[in-house]
Amino acid sequence: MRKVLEVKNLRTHFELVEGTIRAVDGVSFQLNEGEVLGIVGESGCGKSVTAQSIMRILPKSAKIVGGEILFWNQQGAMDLTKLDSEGEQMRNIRGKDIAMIFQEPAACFAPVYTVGEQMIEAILLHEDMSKQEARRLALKMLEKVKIPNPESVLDRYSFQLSGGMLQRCMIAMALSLNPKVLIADEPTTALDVTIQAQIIYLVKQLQKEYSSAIMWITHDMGVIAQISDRVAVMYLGQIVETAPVKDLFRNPLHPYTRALLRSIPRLARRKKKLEAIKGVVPDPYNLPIGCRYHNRCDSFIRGLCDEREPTEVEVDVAHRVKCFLYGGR
Ligand SMILES: Nc1ncnc2c1ncn2[C@@H]1O[C@H](COP(=O)(O)OP(=O)(O)OP(=O)(O)O)[C@@H](O)[C@H]1O
Repeated sequence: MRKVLEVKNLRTHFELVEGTIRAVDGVSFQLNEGEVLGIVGESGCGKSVTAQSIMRILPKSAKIVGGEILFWNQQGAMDLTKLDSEGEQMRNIRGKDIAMIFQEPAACFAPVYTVGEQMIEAILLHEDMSKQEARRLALKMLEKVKIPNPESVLDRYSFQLSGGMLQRCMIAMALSLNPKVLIADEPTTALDVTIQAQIIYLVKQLQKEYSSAIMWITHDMGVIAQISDRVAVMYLGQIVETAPVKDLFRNPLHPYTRALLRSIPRLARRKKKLEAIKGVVPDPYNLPIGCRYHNRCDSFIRGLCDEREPTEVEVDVAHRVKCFLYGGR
């Protein structure tokens, strides 16, 4: 499989008056053409900041302080961290080559223009076509995401549509330029379970047709099971385990991954109690020394996990974990 995106040792920090938050702190992963990589972890572990770093849409207080984000297009590989976030090259990539969908479609659609006007504008920003052609493309995309009466939806405002419908419009807009990479940041979290399942099914269908690579961010292991080919588990700014989805569910290795799995109702075995992950996520200004998970870990080894940081080890084909239990020295 050909790589389309590779993040190498990425570090994105917030410099605030209260101190430094190492939101993303040495993250590495790759995304191959046509695959869905699920990124999972509790709130605050750095999933969104990773996505914002790739799109180069970070808040002003955040800085990429290290690492590379390699993106492959017709011209070969380029390191996105080296581009000016507001420069022409990055503006061409954003939206066209790498598109993003969010939890809140309101972040995508302004209430003062119709959905159609905004879809057409986004298309015309990147494609050399007439307004009529752009409208036809927008209409075709709304049909693809199974919007009933797409013609009339084009002329409506975002606040006149339900959350699920608007989410479909955002997916249509993101896919209209056939991006190589689609980053989905919790796009189904605000929806009820039935609509969530429909959206996941829809994205999977469209992904087959468009063969975009997808990076799907969520805190929900149930969603991960439905959508991903491969999974990266994040904890406090780092990836602690990566594996093909089946391996991760059959044989979770990192104590944090195991705890995440024990906390989902659908996958918990019958008669076994659901568990909350013990302890609290540490203060982001004062990250623990050693393994970042040690203060919550049920396999904690005193004198090791609280003193040194484990390295990542490959335990099985494409199954990597950052934990001393598997020899990560
Ligand atoms: N604009 C910001 N200013 C200061 N700190 C921020 C900002 N955005 C994120 N952070 C911090 O960066 C860290 C990573 O946050 P991030 O939003 O990436 O987590 P997440 O895993 O996406 O969580 P969630 O699922 O809640 O969105 C957290 O400690 C968070 O408090």
